[in-house]
Amino acid sequence: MSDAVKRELQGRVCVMSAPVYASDEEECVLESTAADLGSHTHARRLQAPITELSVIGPAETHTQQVNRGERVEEKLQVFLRVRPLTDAERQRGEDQGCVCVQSEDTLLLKAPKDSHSMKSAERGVSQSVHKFTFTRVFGEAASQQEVYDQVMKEMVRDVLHGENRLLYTYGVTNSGKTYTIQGSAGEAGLLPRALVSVFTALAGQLYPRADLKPILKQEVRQLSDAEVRIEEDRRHALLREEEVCRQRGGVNASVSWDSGISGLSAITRLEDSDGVCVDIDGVGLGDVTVDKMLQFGIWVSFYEIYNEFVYDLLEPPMSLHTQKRNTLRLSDDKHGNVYVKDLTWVNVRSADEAWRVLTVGRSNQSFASTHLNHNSSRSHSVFTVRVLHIQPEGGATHISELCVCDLAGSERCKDQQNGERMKEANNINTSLLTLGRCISAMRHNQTYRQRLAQVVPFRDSKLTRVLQSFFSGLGRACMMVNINSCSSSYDETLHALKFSAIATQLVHGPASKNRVAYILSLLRDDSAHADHTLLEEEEEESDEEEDVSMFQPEALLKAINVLKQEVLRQREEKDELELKIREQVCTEMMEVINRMQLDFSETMESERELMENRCENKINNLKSSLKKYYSQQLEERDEQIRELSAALREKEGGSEAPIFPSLVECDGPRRSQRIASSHKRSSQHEHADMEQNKAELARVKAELEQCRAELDLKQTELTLKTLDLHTLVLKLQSGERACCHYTEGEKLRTALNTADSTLIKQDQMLMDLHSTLQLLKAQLHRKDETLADLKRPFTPATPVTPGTPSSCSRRGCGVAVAMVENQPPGKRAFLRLFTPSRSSKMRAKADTTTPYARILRSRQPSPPPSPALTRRGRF
Ligand SMILES: Nc1ncnc2c1ncn2[C@@H]1O[C@H](COP(=O)(O)OP(=O)(O)OP(=O)(O)O)[C@@H](O)[C@H]1O
Repeated sequence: MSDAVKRELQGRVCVMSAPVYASDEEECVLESTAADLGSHTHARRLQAPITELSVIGPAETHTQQVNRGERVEEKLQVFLRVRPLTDAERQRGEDQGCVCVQSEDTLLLKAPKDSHSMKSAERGVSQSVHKFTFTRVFGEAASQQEVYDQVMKEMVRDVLHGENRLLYTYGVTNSGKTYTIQGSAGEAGLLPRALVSVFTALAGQLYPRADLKPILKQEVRQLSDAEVRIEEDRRHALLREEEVCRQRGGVNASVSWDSGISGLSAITRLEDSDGVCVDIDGVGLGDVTVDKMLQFGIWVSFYEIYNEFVYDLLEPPMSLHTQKRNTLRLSDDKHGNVYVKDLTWVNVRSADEAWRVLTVGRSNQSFASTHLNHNSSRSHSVFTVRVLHIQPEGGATHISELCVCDLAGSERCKDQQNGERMKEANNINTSLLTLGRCISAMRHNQTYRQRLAQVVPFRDSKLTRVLQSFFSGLGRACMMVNINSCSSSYDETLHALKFSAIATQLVHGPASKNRVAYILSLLRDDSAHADHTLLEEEEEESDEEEDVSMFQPEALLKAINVLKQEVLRQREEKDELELKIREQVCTEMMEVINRMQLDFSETMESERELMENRCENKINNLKSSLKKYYSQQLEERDEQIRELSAALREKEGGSEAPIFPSLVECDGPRRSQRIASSHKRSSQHEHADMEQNKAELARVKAELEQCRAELDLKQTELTLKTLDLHTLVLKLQSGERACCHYTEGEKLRTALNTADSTLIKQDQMLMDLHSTLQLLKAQLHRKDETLADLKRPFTPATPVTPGTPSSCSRRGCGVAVAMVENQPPGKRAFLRLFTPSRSSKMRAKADTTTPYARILRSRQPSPPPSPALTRRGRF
């Protein structure tokens, strides 16, 4: 570990014992893996704070063999190789020390400052430093030979012992995958070295004829002479093609080695200007021993998976103009193993021939220049070496296989400007993602054996289908992860490493029958019961292809029933799984919601406290500023008062005594205090007054209550007395009526009425007479005037003296009055009729004086009416 890294780790890194994955939305593979780790990991991830370092690697590091009961399982080997930076990359400033090989099996990744990971780390959602553990880490200085020794040698040995092995490279584009597999002008890669190793180990034991050919996945077919000739022709054609291409300079033949086997040329013809040879001692397999009784036939094939289509790289294009190629189909053999149908297999007799065949295939492979790699593989290429272990004298032949798969590099689609490149990148990423899902599901099934097994989605992509058998127990896989230390591709590199870290946790399980194989075996068993001989024929015929029409209808029906039951069982399993998932999701959601609720209430509480503190601070500030303001105001006022007092004193002629001593005195109490004390005094007075008024009010209220009680008493008495009076009046009236009834009152009343009517008549007559008299008086007056006019010329005018009758302006009237006064008494009674006032007065006097009149008057409630009305009302 470098000092800088050590310091960093000591300062701020917390290493966790279990793999913990950063939550990164882009990293789908990782997310699915993290979910697969189970609830305990998930819960821990939720609770534990995110540290700045994640440790990702096999749970049991340094242990390649895992004991599970009696069974010993071997872990998947995952190697890592770091490509050195080129000069151009260094000049671009790509070297920021983000990749650091810590030890033989440990690598440290530190996020460069402009990377997405660093931004995520700064946001606190992921780590900035990641530690990965692999089976072996090869640094920049590691040579091809070193890598071969560690990775490939063992595999070649196993293949020669009859086992199946797969080596596949994985990494971002331009990370050195192809370089590792095939090598360059300077150094041969793993594949040519392996080829040399194989042929070196099998020297002298090669099967000389090509009449035994591998077919399907694990079958061998005896070829006829004609077919052998065809195979030979094909081999020669390919070698010729390579020759032609090499001469044209079109073949990417950049490797040369000294095969040194089977007495062939010391230096192969696939040489370039460097002419580097493969050291035979270096590729030698040491003490590997193969059965000396056996002979070995070597067949190779080369195909690519491009945009989810399988193309045979050893087949010439159908048309030279369009370069259109046939697409191949994938098929299952009777054991359910996937193979590429109609794939070209070429029998090779030396490593040189194998390499030349591979070189021809490379010329057909899809390469393109991308912005990262001028010669980037746009497809997954699979080169397979099949070794036929041929028993002498026609014994059963066994097949082993070495499969080397150079996967296309993962890359960002958005980096591709060209539409075709983008489509390729998309397909590459999709198939790599499916590979990741398969590995993830396998690891889940291996980790949680008691639980329901997950379906491994091998069938979701062509790549995973062809690799399926190596993960299903038919062979063993080994992974080579390639990375570069460019800071610009850090995020993609991190993603690739996280994906491969999942693979490190896989173990190789025993061979397991897959579903198709199971169904086929059912059919075969059933057919065997039905017609054993027919089956044998069918088996022979089914070498090329499984045809359902070959089976008995009863067997097919049985298989359908089995399949139905299988579907039902799986449906039940899925329902169960769904239920569990739902429950789990609900529980987790509830946990999250509860946590959110808690967080929210905590936040609210803290917010409340914060707000309270703020408000209190504000109030205090306001108080102090107000206090300050008012004290300042008071001081200013006091100052003004002092100034005014001084000015007044000066104006009054400098009198000794101050006018407002209390105000002027500086040592005396402040004006505000005085005002406050005077206010206090006045308020005391007011208070006392108020108390007094209250007492007075209470007293008045009491008196009022007493008066009210007395009044009520008096009112009661008055009511009683009124009632008594009323009773008395009633009694009096009844008494009066009784009195009138038993005396002569009735008669008197009648007489009185008669008299009254007479009187009314007489009054009427008097009125008539009175008007007649007035007329007569007027006539008399006129006659008097006429007479006076007649007399006036004969009598001189005499002055009128007051008091004399002659002095009266109305002389006629005076004469009349005198005449009336001078008349005799008998005539005066008649004249009295014209003066009713005196007679009515007298009558009224007479009325009031009699007892009867008094009784009548007491019965009248209203004041006395006019004489005429009075008389009428009485009756
Ligand atoms: N270990 C190494 N030492 C020296 N040069 C290397 C090494 N690994 C890779 N290179 C060089 O880096 C360049 C890219 O390598 P290569 O083509 O193998 O990448 P790749 O991962 O196959 O890319 P792609 O996925 O795009 O095909 C090549 O020029 C190769 O020679």
